[in-house]
Amino acid sequence: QRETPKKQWSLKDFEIGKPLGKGKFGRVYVARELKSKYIVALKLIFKEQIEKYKIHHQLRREMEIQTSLRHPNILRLYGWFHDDERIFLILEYAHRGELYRLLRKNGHLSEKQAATYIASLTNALAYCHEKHVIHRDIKPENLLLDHEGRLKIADFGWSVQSRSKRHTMCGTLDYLPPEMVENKAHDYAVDNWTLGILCYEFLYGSPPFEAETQSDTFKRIMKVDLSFPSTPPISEEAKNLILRLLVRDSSQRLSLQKILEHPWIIKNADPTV
Ligand SMILES: COc1ccc(C(=O)Nc2ccccc2)cc1NC(=O)CCSCc1cnc2[nH]ccc2c1
Repeated sequence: QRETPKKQWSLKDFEIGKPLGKGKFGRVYVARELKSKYIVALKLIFKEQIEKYKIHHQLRREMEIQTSLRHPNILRLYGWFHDDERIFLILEYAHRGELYRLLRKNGHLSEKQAATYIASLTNALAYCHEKHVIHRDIKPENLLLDHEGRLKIADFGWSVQSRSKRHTMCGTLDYLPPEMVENKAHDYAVDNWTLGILCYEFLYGSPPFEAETQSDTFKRIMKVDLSFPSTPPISEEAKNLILRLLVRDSSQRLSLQKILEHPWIIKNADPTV
């Protein structure tokens, strides 16, 4: 259902502010919508890049996916417009920035903070899976925090509507499960594995299979070569959840529903954010 009639936006509706970063396809700026004074993020994508990489269909499908996703832990795409050479995405602005910076600043997160973020991510992923969307590229850089510190899954540059099993690679290896690093067919359970990786990284400050070289990371992932350092001290329940997610056989990974019912989540996650 559409609350308001589809507004045709244009650049003159916005005052452009500081740059927020450079992506592969363009730049992102803070911007203020002049009438409402509402702060948004404006992402510029150059049309010649879209032509060059032949991803019109991907971008179109992306926009269809995005505008249909409405969840408190998923960054909103409010709309888009274009001029002769650029496409502009009007995105939600997350005032507290990348979760990645918080993690690097604090070294690692408390069990309550980590459990709260894992619960938010699990809720957002359950919502995506209902919409037949696998995110597949969930890593701290793609997680943002809004003005209340609420987690937002931000980057959908590679999300796909899962009609068939997917075979394409993406991003750093650290977050990929065995079936993806082996370039085998994979499905929704990719995201369950990634939740295990993120849970470990939130609690220890670095991902579990980190290694000097990509090939060493590859070997550690394939062996599920997992160990828990003695510091910082982590509860047995937290380790239990990680062990139930970082399972080679994707059908044996804890389901999203079971994650939300796990004792560590029940005990530590703050249900209000
Ligand atoms: C829903 O989100 C997105 C939807 C679509 C696309 C996209 O580019 N799709 C694409 C492009 C070309 C070809 C195919 C597909 C990207 C995003 N999201 C981001 O780009 C990251 C946050 S940018 C905003 C933002 C907000 N709040 C912040 N606070 C601090 C930094 C920051 C940065």
